[in-house]
Amino acid sequence: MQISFYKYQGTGNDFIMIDDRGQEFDDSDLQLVSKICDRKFGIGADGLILIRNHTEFDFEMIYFNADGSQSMCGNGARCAVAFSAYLGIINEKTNFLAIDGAHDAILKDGLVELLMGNVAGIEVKGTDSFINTGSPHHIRFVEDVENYPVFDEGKKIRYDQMHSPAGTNVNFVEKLSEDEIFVRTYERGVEDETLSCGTGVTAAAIAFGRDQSVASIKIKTLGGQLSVKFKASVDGGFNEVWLIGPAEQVFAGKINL
Ligand SMILES: N[C@@H](CCC[C@H](N)C(=O)O)C(=O)O
Repeated sequence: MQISFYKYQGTGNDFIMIDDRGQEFDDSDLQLVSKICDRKFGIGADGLILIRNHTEFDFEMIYFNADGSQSMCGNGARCAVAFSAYLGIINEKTNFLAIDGAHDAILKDGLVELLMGNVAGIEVKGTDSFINTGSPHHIRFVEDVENYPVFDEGKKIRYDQMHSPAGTNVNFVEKLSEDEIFVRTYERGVEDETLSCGTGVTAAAIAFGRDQSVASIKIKTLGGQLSVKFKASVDGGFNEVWLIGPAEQVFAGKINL
């Protein structure tokens, strides 16, 4: 049996997208997910996304990391919005369901603007911080992030006992100016550095702009430019958190099942 797939990338975070409104893909077959995402034995991607029908939402996004584990994916969600528009499921605006709940999104000026979930607060861990933006993120500010050993240091923190048993994604952040940061991320579930991580840059932007009541932060990643806007709430949390950036279809093909 063959099924169609599309490949999308959002600032270099790449995803295999499957229109699964017919629910033909066996979402319990995690070995299949990781085989399809394998860069040598499969198509190769940081994650796989199924687009399914939902009675109360425009669509549901089912996201898997490359190893078959599940969490919220910000760049993947932006790509899922672009793919759903390509499929004709939505136009410029949408309200869809992901693992962490409902999300609004807008397609504007060639970019996807994604409303993230509200963020409860920041947990301070020594000089680092920890923020959950739908997925867990450890944030460390460093100098010269371009030359930082992201894989080795990221892996250590990802498996550190303080984040056990779930583990965490790890973001290394350099301040470039008053409103711009450069972020590199070690991703749980990919078990490597990715070129960009949407929930990660969102967490990094919040850690960076935490003292502002309304913030608009530009983010440089190895895969391109993103921006994050948010408002601080009186209870120490953050709301109206928007992740904004490009999402592009790069490939289409068939998978042999
Ligand atoms: N690349 C993603 C994050 C995907 C989930 C993460 N790897 C986890 O397991 O927590 C993004 O763009 O947010």
